[in-house]
Amino acid sequence: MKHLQVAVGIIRNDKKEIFLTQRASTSHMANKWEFPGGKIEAGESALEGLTRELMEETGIVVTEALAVGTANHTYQEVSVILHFYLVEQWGGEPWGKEGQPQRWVPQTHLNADEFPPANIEMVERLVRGEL
Ligand SMILES: Nc1nc2c([nH]c(=O)n2[C@@H]2O[C@H](COP(=O)(O)OP(=O)(O)OP(=O)(O)O)[C@@H](O)[C@H]2O)c(=O)[nH]1
Ligand SMILES: [Mg+2]
Repeated sequence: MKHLQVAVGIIRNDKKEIFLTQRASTSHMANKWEFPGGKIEAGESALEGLTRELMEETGIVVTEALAVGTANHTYQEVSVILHFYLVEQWGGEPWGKEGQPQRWVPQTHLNADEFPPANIEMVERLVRGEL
């Protein structure tokens, strides 16, 4: 069983919309919608991993990020610890830089069923307006 530490960015604009991307049809959790992010590499802090992944996947430069919690989940093939960051300050404009479909969704309209199971609790917190 592989254990992954994953940094994910909840990118939120001033209209309280959140930037989502869709996972590739060939990837783990294929076609699910996600918060952009990825595996934290050896020697990197979670925040450094977040900053690198958001540049790679969305083209933004993170200038401020607030740690808002973690989630542990064991899938059949891999176990993950997600490190969630709320990102409200950045440079540039996020886009699906790796060719992923993207959309902005009002925070209160997020649908937990569209996300990997590890995200359910965080999505519900966002929908309830706790963040
Ligand atoms: N990015 C991201 N990954 C998530 C989320 N929820 C969740 O369970 N994961 C899981 O976290 C794991 C690692 O994320 P990832 O696939 O984005 O990692 P990565 O960008 O480094 O992938 P790569 O190997 O293609 O470079 C995957 O098993 C993925 O299914 C989420 O909201 N965002
Ligand atoms: Mg990724």
